[in-house]
Parts: sequence; C-alpha cells; structure tokens
Amino acid sequence: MKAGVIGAGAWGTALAQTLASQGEHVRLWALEPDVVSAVNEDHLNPLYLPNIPLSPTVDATGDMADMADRDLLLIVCPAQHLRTIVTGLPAGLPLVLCSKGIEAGSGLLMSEVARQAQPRSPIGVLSGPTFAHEVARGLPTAITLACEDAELADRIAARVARPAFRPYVSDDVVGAEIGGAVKNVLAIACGVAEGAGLGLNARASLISRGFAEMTRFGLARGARVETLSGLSGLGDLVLTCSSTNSRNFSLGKGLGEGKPAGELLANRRTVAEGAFTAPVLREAARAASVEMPVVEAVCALLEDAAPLGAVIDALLARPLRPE
Ligand SMILES: NC(=O)C1=CN([C@@H]2O[C@H](COP(=O)(O)OP(=O)(O)OC[C@H]3O[C@@H](n4cnc5c(N)ncnc54)[C@H](O)[C@@H]3O)[C@@H](O)[C@H]2O)C=CC1
Ligand SMILES: O=C(CO)COP(=O)(O)O
Repeated sequence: MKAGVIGAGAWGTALAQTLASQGEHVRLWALEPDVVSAVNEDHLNPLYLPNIPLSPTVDATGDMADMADRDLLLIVCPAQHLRTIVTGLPAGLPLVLCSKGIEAGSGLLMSEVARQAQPRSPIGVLSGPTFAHEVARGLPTAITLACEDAELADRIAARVARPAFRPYVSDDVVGAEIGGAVKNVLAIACGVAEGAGLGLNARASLISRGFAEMTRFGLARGARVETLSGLSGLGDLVLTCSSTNSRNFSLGKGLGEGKPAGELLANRRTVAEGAFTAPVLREAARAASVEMPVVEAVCALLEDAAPLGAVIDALLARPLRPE
C-alpha cells in the first residue's frame, strides 16, 4: 500500500489521516513548507485542519518527485489549480480526483482536465457529503466513488474503504462531478438566505429548486438522475446547504448580511469553490439552454451586479410554473 495525497488543505489532510488510520503509510504533498514541517515534526496541520492529531504514518513532502513510487494518488487541490498540479505529476499513475469544481476558461470537469493533463492515467472521482473535520475524526461517512471502468472502481473502493468511511461505486463520472460542483454554488444561495434572515422555508425551497437546476444541467451533460439524487449530488447539497461548517454557505451568509463580495473573497486562505464555479456554470448552462435562476442570482451577488433585495425580488417574481 503506497497511497499518496496531493494537496494538504483540510480535505487532503483528512483523507490522508483516514487512509492511514489502520497503520498504513501515506505520503502527503503540501504546497506550504510550514505544513510539510508541521506534519513531519508535530503530526499536525494547524494551518488547514487544526486540533486533529495525525497518524505518525502520514509523512509530508513538498517535492512532487517523492510521489513517483506511489501506486495511487488522491488529487485534493482547489479545482482551478488541478490542471497545473496534475500536469506536474509523475506520468501514468491512477488518479482519484477529490476537488469539486469546473475549470474557468475551458468549462471542463475535473476528469476532463485530468485526462488532458495525464492521458495515460486511469481516473476516478471521489465526491460526497464529507466535511473534512468529521472524516478526520473518524465519524461515519459515505461517499461516491465513480470510475468509467467498473473493475477499477471496485479496486479503488477496496483500497480507500475504512470501517467508518464507506464508498459506494458508480460508473457515472460526469454525474458525480456535476453534483459536487453545482452544490457549492447552491450552498452560497442558502447561506444568503440565512444571512438575510429569509427563514427555513426559503432554505428548503432553494435546496429543492436548486436540485431541479442541478438535475436539468446534469441531464443535459449526460449525468444519470440516480447519481444526482445520490451521495455526490443531493446528499452533498443537503449537507453543504445546512451548516456554517461549509465555507460556501458561510460566504453566502456574509453576502446575505450585506457584506461586499470583494471583501469576503479577499485574502481567504481556504477555498470557497462555488465562487469560482458560479460564473463558469452560468456560461455552460446558458450555452446548453438550461435555466438555472438560482445560479444566476448567486452570480449577480458575487459580481455586485444588483442589490440583494432586487436579486431576491427577481427570483420571487419569476413566472409561476408546474413543478
Ligand atoms: N474541506 C472539505 O470538507 C472538503 C473539500 N473538498 C474539496 O477539496 C478541494 C480542496 O479543498 P480543501 O482541502 O478544503 O482546501 P482548503 O481550503 O482547506 O485549503 C486550501 C488549499 O489550497 C491550496 N492552494 C492554495 N494556493 C494554491 C496553488 N497556487 N496551487 C495549488 N494549491 C494551492 C493550499 O495549499 C491548500 O491545500 C476543493 O475542491 C474542495 O471543494 C471536497 C470535500 C470536502
Ligand atoms: O464539500 C464539502 C462537504 O462535502 C465542503 O463544503 P465547503 O467547501 O462548502 O466547506
């Protein structure tokens, strides 16, 4: 067992800890030298996953060449950096993509980016309702593992499953990726409802009408409805839309409280992927003639294109229609 994890933010560190939880050796690649030394010397990652003791069998490196002897790599960087990171990897290793987003500029899903960057690597996607700090503490978690090759999916599932970390396999890579990318934008919308004091009815409406948007967009891109209504879609949507533990929900809450988007996004250390995905998703949806009014509303708020009250009024004034 020689797994490696690329990216030592909250999620990469939690995954490394999970894989190492039964004594396996796991190597974690970190961008920041401070993270490398904290993991190696103190078995902690205070920058991104504070107060979680890490197994001494997790070691860290800042040198990608140290990953060449790994037989499986989990890629856990922010979505907009995935192309650069994957291009710099040793060639041909199986890759499990754990980032949630759509690439700006190309509009490509992470698996499409990774296939361009490493054409010889087998690819899987791991995505679902998984707050990093809960997974790192060993709390029960279920997640979708999607690979086009069913045999590869079973092999990777067996490698990453742990007593409280339970992958469900799927061959719908596109569906798993679209669920994870779109839910981040919808979580911003639910955060706005929270920040603006719109109530829990509004949140439930945004979750279910947002899920209708996710489904319309997913089906247009070839996803299957059972994937979208599974762990990586509806499951993650419900989690992320319900708690300030979500960075996307928290960002939305700030917007709903009237704070300017620029101020909320400036100098963030942690990533709120929905802010990057929203405009790319809007373009992709318009190009596919898929209506996504909640996504459009989030974009308007992120771009300061209209006051909060006007954005809410516009959503409520949409024509009445069948569900
Ligand atoms: N935190 C969570 O609970 C979960 C996060 N994810 C996804 O995992 C991905 C990574 O998120 P987190 O681990 O939460 O990150 P984080 O927000 O905890 O940390 C930021 C990460 O970005 C990296 N970074 C900053 N600048 C960079 C650059 N120029 N090039 C490469 N990396 C750079 C940092 O080194 C750090 O690893 C995201 O796509 C996120 O949506 C998925 C499931 C759960
Ligand atoms: O993807 C996540 C949980 O599944 C984490 O959500 P946030 O990125 O909004 O914190």
